[in-house]
Amino acid sequence: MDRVLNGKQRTVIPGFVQTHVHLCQTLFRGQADDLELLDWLKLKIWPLEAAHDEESIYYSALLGIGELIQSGTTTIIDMETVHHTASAFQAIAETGIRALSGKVMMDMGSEVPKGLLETTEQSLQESVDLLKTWHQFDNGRIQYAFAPRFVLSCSETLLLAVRDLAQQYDVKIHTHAAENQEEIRIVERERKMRNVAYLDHLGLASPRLILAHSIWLDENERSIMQTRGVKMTHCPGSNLKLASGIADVPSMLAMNFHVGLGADGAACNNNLDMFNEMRLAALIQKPSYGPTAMNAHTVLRMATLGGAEVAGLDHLIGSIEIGKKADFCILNVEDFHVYPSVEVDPVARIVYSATHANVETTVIDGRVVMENRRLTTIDKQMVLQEANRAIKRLLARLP
Ligand SMILES: Nc1nc2[nH]cnc2c(=O)[nH]1
Repeated sequence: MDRVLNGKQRTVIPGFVQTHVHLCQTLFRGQADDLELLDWLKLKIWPLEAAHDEESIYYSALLGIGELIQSGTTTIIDMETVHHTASAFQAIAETGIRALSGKVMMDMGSEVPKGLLETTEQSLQESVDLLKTWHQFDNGRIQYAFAPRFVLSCSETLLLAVRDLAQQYDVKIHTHAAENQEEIRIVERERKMRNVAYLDHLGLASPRLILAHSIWLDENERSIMQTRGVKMTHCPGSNLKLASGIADVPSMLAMNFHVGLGADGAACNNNLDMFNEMRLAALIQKPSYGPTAMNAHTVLRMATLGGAEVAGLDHLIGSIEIGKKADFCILNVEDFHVYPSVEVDPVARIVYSATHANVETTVIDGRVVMENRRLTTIDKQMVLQEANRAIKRLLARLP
């Protein structure tokens, strides 16, 4: 049945598309602050991921999706951990969020805890099993994406198989690359090539490849990404918090890259709020490129249609148009922090002044998932309570 939502004195925008999120890490919010990437992974994130169980993954996902819907995100490209990914898909299915997701793949790494290390065969088999169950679920709202974690945790055999399987099933490959200087030094030492050059050497660089972070690229790697049509996800909040660096997004946009925005995980951000990411994406480039670089219109496009292009869904989402899916948010911008409203660019108002608190109603695939700030598919009090119980259990399991 058709529904009419009242948009009087409201601003309607396309739902945000976050192109890099880890729902499995939402429970780790506040457990891994003030570390650089490799220490953050080895000391905190991998042991916590190894401690996860089916139920904790489910509540981690619900906690993350609740925050995402409340702050206007309607689509995510998500990377789970090694085990229990079906629980995350279950949460995605129940809550109504649009998602490309996949289990993380890790078949090597001397410092990876035993519970996370898998054989190449297990990693591929489990990924394909999940793909067969979840890809195109609910009329395509859910899609599978292969998720080799990063070169340091993936054998060449695994990466080559992922290349072929992604082609066979026509799905995306979502991975981290060139995020941290120590990471790229180790990749170069072990694989004799720079990070993105190596992925290209293996034949992975293509329009189906989505690279999160891509901070430390040389000219050759940028040119590889441009000529192969590789997609990029900018994660300004995470890149600053992990002290990874600042991606040269203005140059990438000038080279016509498809660039999306993502909060990454709550363990390194520590929020999943696209308003934070938009504001940071704009502000961090200005000291180097001047005040007009990354203006509000460029950033809002990146947060919506740009993300849809990265996900390969720009024919369906990312803008409000006849023929596209009903994925949008209604913003109430009648508040102190966004006033006055006279002769103010409405886009600048959203990017520079608005916050998650301005999102009043969120609709995904025509389904109202939040109305007047009330979530319709998630029991908030129950999820908050279960999230605390779950992280307590995981912390008690740490070595
Ligand atoms: N930000 C981030 N970078 C990574 N590189 C490898 N794994 C991860 C992860 O979980 N988060």
